[in-house]
Amino acid sequence: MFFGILVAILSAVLVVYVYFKVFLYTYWDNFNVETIEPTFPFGSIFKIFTGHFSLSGCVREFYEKCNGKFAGIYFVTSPAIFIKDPELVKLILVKDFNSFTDTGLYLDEKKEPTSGHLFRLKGERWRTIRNKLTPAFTVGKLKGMFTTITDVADQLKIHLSEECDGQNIDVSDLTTRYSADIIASTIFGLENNSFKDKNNDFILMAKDLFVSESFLRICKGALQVFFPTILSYFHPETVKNAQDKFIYHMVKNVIEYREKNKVTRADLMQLLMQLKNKGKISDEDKENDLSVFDEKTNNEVTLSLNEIAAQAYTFFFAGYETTSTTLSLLLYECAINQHLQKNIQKNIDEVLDKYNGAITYESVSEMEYLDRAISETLRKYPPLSFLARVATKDYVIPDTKVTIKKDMRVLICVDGLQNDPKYFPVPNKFDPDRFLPSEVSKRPQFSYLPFSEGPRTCIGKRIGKIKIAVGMAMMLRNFNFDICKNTEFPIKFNKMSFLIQAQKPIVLNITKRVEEKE
Ligand code: HEM
Repeated sequence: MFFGILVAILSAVLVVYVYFKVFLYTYWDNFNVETIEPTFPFGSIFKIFTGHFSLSGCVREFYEKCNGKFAGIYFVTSPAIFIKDPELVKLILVKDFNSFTDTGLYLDEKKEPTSGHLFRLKGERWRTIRNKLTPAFTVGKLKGMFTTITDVADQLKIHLSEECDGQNIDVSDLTTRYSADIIASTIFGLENNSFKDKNNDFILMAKDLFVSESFLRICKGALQVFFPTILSYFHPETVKNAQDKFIYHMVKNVIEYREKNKVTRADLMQLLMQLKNKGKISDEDKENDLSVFDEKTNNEVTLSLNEIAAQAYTFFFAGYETTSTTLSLLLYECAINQHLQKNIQKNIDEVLDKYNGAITYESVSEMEYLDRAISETLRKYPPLSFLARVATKDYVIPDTKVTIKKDMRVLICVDGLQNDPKYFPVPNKFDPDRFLPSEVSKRPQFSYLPFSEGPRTCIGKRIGKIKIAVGMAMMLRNFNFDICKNTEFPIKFNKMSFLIQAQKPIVLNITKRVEEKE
């Protein structure tokens, strides 16, 4: 009996195996396209399910294995395409963007209201919301929020002076607190000080969102990219999570409080409130007009509370870990290479001496070497290591007979391109001078994509870079960072993480600079 069942199961598996091999995993062979060998039954993303890698690791493997300009892959059974060549990347992200407008991530605004944010929105709806949000990220608006950022940097400086001088400190924790406080302040208008109040609700929620990369979360992340429709069948409560609810209620409370008490503040929430009440963000020439309490003045479509919460959620999600990781990795590079640290400090000192020590939008914008060091950190360690698109119509790859069919997924490996010796010789070497204009012009533009490119490029690029630059200027102006017995060298990364993440805390020794500058 038992033997009979076993034979029946094995036969069924064999039939399915043959079916996969002969009928499903031959799609790309039919078009003579190089293929990343699929493994039964999960195709080219097998290693996610065996717990070897997150999706980021799989995409990096596609980059290493792909010999030509692109390669066919299989998401379990669905054919998809991996793009390696920077010229083809340019077509997909920019020139032929109209055929690849969507990211193809899970989206169900009814069941999960916070899923209706820019990252996931599709087609016309994405375009409308993107157009409405873009004025919130201009230089003018950023300048208006600048002191909100420097206030947090001041708190960081006080914390380092009072509690960290001469100590071995977990800088990953330090930079996540800095990043979370800026987000709390610039997006939600909350004046947290998580250097002092170490366990405030906001920092606990933020850490929980990123720290615990459980196997289930990795699978959910993979489903969001590969099989978003499967997620739609779950009951809403299984999809919604505690962070969504936390953010929704925070947004609701802040808006209600401000509207009731007629409070205005120079932050993104105030601009989002303009979208809720007026349907648009006030013009650049009325820069200081953050009020939202006058009536709707035109026929602009306003955003609902759910829509506002969704955007606030993604600003938080997209800006928190990306900036804090970049900061901690740049501090790490400074600690292992004191020459680099001295060069950045020289640049910061020279500029700040001209501005009487004041960290302003203008002074930070003049720190060119620091800017190059930040660009190099984003090259060596891109926080988002791959980009995803879905074809919105059939698209023939130029000069080939290969069609990317409507609804087919497209992947681009940022990490692979930026660490390819063809474009960045000796990629492991940290060298800010790769970003001197003369060097930049030597390589293809689309080999460097930390913020992506084209209409869907990162909307928060400016604010992200400024947060990092202000934090670095404040820290390196006043402190030295050095390796200590607890520094892991060479650094190892968490293979199960979706975003780049060091496996262990980055611990560095922090000392006040002897010739401290005010
Ligand atoms: C070092 C910091 C950051 C990095 C490296 C980064 C990187 C990226 C990348 C690679 C994308 C994907 C674009 C694509 O699919 O083509 C993206 C999109 C996005 N980022 Fe950022 N980001 C950073 C900071 C921020 C900040 C601070 C915010 C908000 C305040 C933000 C908001 C967004 C949003 C809303 C999108 C979706 C844009 C769209 O689809 O229209 N990011 N970011």
